[in-house]
Amino acid sequence: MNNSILIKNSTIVNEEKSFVADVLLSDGFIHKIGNIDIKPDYKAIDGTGKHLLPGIIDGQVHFRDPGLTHKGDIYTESKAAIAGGVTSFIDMPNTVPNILTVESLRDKYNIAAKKSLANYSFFLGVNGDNIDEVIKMDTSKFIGVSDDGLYFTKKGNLLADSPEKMEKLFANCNSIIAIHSEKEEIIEANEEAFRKKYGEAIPANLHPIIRSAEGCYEATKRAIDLARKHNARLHILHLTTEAETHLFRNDIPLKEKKITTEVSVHHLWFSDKDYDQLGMLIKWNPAIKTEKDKYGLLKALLDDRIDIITTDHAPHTLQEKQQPYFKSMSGAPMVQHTLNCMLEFYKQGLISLEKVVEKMCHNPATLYSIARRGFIREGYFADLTLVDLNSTWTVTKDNILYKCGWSPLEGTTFQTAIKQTFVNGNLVYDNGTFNETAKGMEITIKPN
Ligand SMILES: O=C1C[C@@H](C(=O)O)NC(=O)N1
Repeated sequence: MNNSILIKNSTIVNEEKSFVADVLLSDGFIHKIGNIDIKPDYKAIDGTGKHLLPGIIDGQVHFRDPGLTHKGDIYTESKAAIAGGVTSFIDMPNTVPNILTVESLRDKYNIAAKKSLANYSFFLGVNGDNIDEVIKMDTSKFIGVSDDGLYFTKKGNLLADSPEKMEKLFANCNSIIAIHSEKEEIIEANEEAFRKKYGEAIPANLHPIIRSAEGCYEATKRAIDLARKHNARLHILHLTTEAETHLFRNDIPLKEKKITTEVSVHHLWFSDKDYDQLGMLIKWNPAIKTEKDKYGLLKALLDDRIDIITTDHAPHTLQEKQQPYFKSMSGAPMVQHTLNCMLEFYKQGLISLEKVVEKMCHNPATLYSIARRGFIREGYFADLTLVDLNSTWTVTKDNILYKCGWSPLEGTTFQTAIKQTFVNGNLVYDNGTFNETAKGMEITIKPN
């Protein structure tokens, strides 16, 4: 058998269990899990003392390709993803051009086929201008439609500015509708009030007061009410408040949920206490909120009101970030460090390894109906990451792989390290070095 890699003796974390076994990867797939003898034509990797997880499926990234490639591009950011154990990503439509048509979506797939080291899929963008076209399409073959980062009027998001159009979308769309949920009217009123007081020099720690918890709650409640009314398939992106978590159910299996949600790791990692030190570097939309929100989100993740963890990787240059409040761009790069953050929570006793794998690997595959990925199962694609839970890793300028060259986590020492990442059976990341010969694949969706 050619192209075979045998990972010996690692602890496999998969489907609520952790157990020591060997895994044989052949021709892109997981061929066998069990007690497997080394053969001369296998490349053997000693996994003793390490943990083998399914590759992370990141349901929300902004890799900036095409059109914003001074911030990041599909090659640089997919490489950073793989060093962080992420083997598949779903990218948002707020590139230039915005991805609002099937043609632009196809162009993006073509770019990824040439440049991506990880597996990929893309949301079709939906804004106030293309709802009529979107509802005529057979979007059941798309991973989903999303308004994230798109602006339908000069200011304001689709949800806030056009409830009628939103209703039309919910009544007619046959795919997952992934919504950025903040109520723009509330934000604008807050912005005006604070502008009067501070001019342009609004301190970063007022960001969660401006993009308030109330603005999030009202928008999320409105979206859920609309989805219930029309039996639509709604996914609320990057939840940030404890109050919103109570709007979601945990009494039915994920497969049966019509309304799902996620948390992005920065909303679990940072809180409003961090604005004093990090300022605009942690300015995100929706905003990092209070300690109470942070722990409320963790609790909801553990009790299954929150279904998946995403990175919302949103790189901007340092120069674009270090501006006065209104000019400073929202978002920051996270994809290389998200698994480390979650493993750190595990080391602190806040979450089990099995739960990390459920929320970062199994559930994204289930939620987006991704075929043969997200689990360590024979016959599935060999997307895997081998981590060392007894090693340290410090985020430094030298080891940050983002094109923008910075991270809000710079200087952080994690008590775990990501050692190797396999994509479609290829060892692509190996202790700091890359094998770039094989490209990632388009993620396929399971037929209904
Ligand atoms: O929804 C978004 C978009 C993202 C970006 O920079 O594209 N940045 C954010 O902070 N939130």
